[in-house]
Amino acid sequence: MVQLMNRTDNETKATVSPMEAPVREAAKPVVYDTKQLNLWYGSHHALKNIDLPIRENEVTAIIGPSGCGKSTYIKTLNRMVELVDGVRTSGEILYRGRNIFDAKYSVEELRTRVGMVFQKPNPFPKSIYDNIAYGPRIHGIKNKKILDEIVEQSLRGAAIWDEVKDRLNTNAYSLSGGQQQRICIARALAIEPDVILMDEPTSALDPISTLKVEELVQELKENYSIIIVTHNMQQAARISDKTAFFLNGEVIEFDDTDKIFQNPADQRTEDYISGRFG
Ligand SMILES: Nc1ncnc2c1ncn2[C@@H]1O[C@H](COP(=O)(O)OP(=O)(O)OP(=O)(O)O)[C@@H](O)[C@H]1O
Repeated sequence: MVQLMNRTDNETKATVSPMEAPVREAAKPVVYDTKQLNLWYGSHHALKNIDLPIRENEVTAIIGPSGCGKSTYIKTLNRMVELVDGVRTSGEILYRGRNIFDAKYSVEELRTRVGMVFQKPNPFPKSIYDNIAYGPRIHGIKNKKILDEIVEQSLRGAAIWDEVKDRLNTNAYSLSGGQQQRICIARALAIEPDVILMDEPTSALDPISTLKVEELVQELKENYSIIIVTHNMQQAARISDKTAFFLNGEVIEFDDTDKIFQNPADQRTEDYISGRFG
């Protein structure tokens, strides 16, 4: 990525006079820095030498054909992938400068900083209120007034408060799929995360619910860093700041989303985004 961007900078310098040079926004701080990450499921080499700096308050989209390692990558960021037997990794993932694979790094601590939203909405079979209060309660918050505030703030943050405020005690299963997914986003917000990982969060939703979640993602990046796996290239182009194109476990290209979709550097990226494979 850095190399790609530097090359673009150098080319810009060579061809554009200082008066015409575009004003570039200063790069935001890096939240997650992946360095030479490899991952094997048994003998299957699923992630290969991944280098990826993820920046604060940006939406980073991970795109690529089925089986290229997108889900594996985001499940590695919160160490969920370790739940699979026979997984082995090499390399580093620095979260806020600390290697998450260090023996001393607490997975529990990591997961309080990094929330996750899955492909299929997966609320607990509990009331809307209890879904949201679940995480804070686990972290020892018992005070009803504080829990009420967290529940309201989280539901507001996930743009669903107005739809559910009069039925907080009904079962979350009674909601539509799109509403359930926003409840799951609210549940992730309730633990006050720093980063939100989203694994195809709209693939099970209708177009209107998809639009709501996309708008929400745009709002959430003001306060959170978001990494989203998506099969939907229009979605990646609409909502992300950066895009990483994965193929066969490698990052083929990582750059500003506009650059990836308008002028990709690699022929394979161009072939994928123009629908020639995958
Ligand atoms: N639990 C597992 N055990 C063994 N191999 C796995 C496991 N999970 C994934 N893989 C393999 O690792 C590779 C990457 O899978 P992954 O699910 O990360 O891909 P993906 O890009 O997210 O795919 P999709 O878009 O279809 O969800 C695939 O070849 C897959 O078969």
